[in-house]
Amino acid sequence: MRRPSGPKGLPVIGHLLEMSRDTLGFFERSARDHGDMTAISVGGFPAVIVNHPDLIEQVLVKQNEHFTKNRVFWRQLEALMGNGLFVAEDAEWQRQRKLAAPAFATIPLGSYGPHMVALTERKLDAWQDGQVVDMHREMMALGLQIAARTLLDADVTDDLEAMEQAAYWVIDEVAARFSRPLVVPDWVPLPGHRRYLKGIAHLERMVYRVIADNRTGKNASAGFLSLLMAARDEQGRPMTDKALRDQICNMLLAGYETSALSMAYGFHLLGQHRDIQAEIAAEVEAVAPGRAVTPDDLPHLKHTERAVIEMLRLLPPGWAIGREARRDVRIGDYAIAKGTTVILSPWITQRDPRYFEDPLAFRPDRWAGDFRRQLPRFAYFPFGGGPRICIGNRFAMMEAMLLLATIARRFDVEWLSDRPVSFLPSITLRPVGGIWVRLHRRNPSR
Ligand code: HEM
Repeated sequence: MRRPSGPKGLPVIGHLLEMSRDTLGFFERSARDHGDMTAISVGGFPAVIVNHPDLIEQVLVKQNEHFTKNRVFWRQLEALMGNGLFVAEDAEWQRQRKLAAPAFATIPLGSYGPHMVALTERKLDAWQDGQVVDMHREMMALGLQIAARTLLDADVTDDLEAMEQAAYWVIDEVAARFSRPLVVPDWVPLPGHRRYLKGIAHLERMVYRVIADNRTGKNASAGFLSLLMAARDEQGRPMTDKALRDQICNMLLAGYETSALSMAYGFHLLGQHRDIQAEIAAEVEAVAPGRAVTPDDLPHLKHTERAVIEMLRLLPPGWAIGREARRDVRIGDYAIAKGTTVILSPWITQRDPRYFEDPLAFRPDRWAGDFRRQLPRFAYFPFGGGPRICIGNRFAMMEAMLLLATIARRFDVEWLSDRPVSFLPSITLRPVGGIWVRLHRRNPSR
């Protein structure tokens, strides 16, 4: 057995400074110079970056019981996440996963599709030919409406600005805590903390209102929340209001920004490959001539699907997944000490030339035939893997395909190359300064 090697760091702070200056570059150099496992130190905490599909599989699947989510980081988000599915561990996590799983089964999933398409069509009705927009902002607003409609069965159109504001406050503070080397308790009156708590209070009020409306029958809703309210655990107990609130907040944090980012990045890439957009538009027109796309059409939208898969390869919103070793453990030939933070990065592995020819090129067609089946399982893992694989992965794929198909058939999106995009790797991979595109109406008849 050997200990992983790594770049030389500074005393005490280790690689913190280098990492915070250029996180993605630091990860890329680590993989290039130290191979499949790199030892680093983040502010005195030992960590390893794992960069081989077989070793990633060891962490996420084969030896997953020896790892937890990173405790120091997630404990900081208790006011937001409570003890919901994303952060729960062990038996409590298992109980919650079982309760939530039916809401992501085929039939409920299909019922969310028409909402996704209708809300997208409504957004497109407001877009003008030749208009320049920030696709990141547009997709965040649309994503929030979709999340509210599918999770809560609530129309937030009238409250959209306040909801958006609340969600931005929350997400910004989560991102700030991700990059902050120190844990600062919520009660410290920093401006970001005040906004974060205010944002949570706003979201919480809405969730509790919808729960109360459901309970009193005043406004019985469909959607994810009502399925959770109907669910019973093995002792026949329903979820408490607090547990329901935690679950919705977990789904919102885990699902809304990641989905919106995948679309925004999709149009950043497709906006540079308008021939591929045209192919998608033609495919959609052939499969759903003159009518809205439905979830039943998705198996026939091969170009659309490959574009989404390739978008999530090159610009994965969940650019890194973190774990913490519960005990000393052996991963392949490497010894990992108890307490070590283990970082797995779809950004790095999904750009590895060992698995992807010309890895930096956006080439949806690489996924034709049985390319995916021949890949090692964890060469491509935008939704994680093993027992804690993203519970919303089918939901997210459906949303991305429906939105891409609906948008691409009505608009040809041109990315404005004079407004370059840079990426801020936080809890998600966020674009700095927006993703600016010009919209060209494609088919005046629709
Ligand atoms: C493109 C969109 C999405 C991406 C890239 C994404 C990515 C991920 C990743 C990488 C994980 C694993 C995290 C880990 O192992 O530490 C995860 C977990 C999770 N995701 Fe997603 N996700 C997306 C959309 C969604 C949606 C739409 C929902 C809900 C509606 C959702 C809910 C969750 C939940 C609850 C977990 C935790 C599951 C568990 O621990 O049992 N995600 N997601």
